Amino acid sequence: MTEGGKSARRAALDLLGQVLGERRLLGDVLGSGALDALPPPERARAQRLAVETLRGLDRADHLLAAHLRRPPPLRVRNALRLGTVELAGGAAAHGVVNAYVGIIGTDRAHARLKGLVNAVLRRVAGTASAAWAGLPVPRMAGWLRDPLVAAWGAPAVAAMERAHLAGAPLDITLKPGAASDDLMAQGAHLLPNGSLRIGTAGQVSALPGYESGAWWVQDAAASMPVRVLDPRAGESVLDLCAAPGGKTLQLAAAGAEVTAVDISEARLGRLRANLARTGLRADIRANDALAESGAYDAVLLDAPCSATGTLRRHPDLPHVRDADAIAPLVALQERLIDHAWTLVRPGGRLVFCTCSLLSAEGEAQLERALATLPGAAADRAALMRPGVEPGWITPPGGLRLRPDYWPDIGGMDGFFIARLNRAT
Ligand SMILES: C[S@@+](CC[C@H](N)C(=O)[O-])C[C@H]1O[C@@H](n2cnc3c(N)ncnc32)[C@H](O)[C@@H]1O
Repeated sequence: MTEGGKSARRAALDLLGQVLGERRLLGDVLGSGALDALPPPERARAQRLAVETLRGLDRADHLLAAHLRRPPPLRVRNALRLGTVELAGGAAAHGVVNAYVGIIGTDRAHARLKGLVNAVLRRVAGTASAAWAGLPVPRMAGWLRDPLVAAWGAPAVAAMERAHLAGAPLDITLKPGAASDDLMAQGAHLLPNGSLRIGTAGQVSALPGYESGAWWVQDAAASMPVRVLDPRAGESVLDLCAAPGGKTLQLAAAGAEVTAVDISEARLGRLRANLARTGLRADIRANDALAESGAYDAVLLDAPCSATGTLRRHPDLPHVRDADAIAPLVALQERLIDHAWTLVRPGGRLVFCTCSLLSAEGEAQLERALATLPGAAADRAALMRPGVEPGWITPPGGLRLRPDYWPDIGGMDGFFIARLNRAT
């Protein structure tokens, strides 16, 4: 094992401690620079190890339970979980065992437990990869599962859980006119909605076209709100809740005059970096969307939400968030939708979206908006974009996307999208 491999594993262990011990979102931990000291390939490896372990946590705990009389301290338990997931994925046993024994052995608070790590991982090594596939698919937490079963039924929710376990490929939105040959040569393929998909994870910034800004990372489902908004060159478009900016880039690439607003200056830094890399432009404002004024041809509101549609790529979420977070988010979304509507000029349009699986943050918001916003009409035709199945469009005129859709080509994130046209 290389020194680099050791540092990636140690960093992955630290990440798990932050998520499972401190209840911090992985994105926040990474955003605060937790891996900045590592070279990019090790950073990517540490992140991948942590994400795969969180995704397989129930299964790892199931395998480990047979070898543990009582749960060890969290850091040791997390080292065992990481080791188990690596072993289940086919990593060489001696390398995995030595690495985690070494990490715990040099950890002053837990060094006395290195023998336990050695013994347990050696036993797990004999069975992990054969047993893994036969273990049950992890279920979502009850607070999330129950409303989803009520909305779509148990078989659909089981299919979503299979999609969560499978994880997410890397999706890319290509800048109009940019060549994709180099990406195709690396195994990318075109999705029905126009996004590109690459199956293999790795260091994103090492892929061809990244440096020159030919594309940006964006799940296929996350690219759909702007496709539904259908921006035209020269139109004024207000992008509310814009950072880190995947949708801003799409709007700007279409030639719209984009004003991008977000309340978080830190997240806007990422939006600025994305614009600079891709050579696109937008006016950026750090502001509360509720304090915005003006009249725009189109408004995009990608509202803060539970992000439960992104569990494939963010398996840390259920360990950090719970049902208590939902009601305040729903209330904020209502205020944001109502205010966004005042910023649409007569004859203009609002696209509202959330990356949530919960109908309280999607279907119910559309029903409320149609009942309360003056002059609002749902535009069903605008939802029928390439790649969209007619059955995904809800009776009042919203687009429901789910992780179990496109099952044969790697799924998509969960999203709810609605377009409201304003009477002239
Ligand atoms: C779902 S993310 C947006 C993702 C973004 N549209 C994209 O495509 O990359 C939600 C964003 O809303 C921002 N936000 C939350 N409350 C806000 C508010 N009151 N006004 C403006 N932005 C807000 C958060 O900082 C966060 O960046």
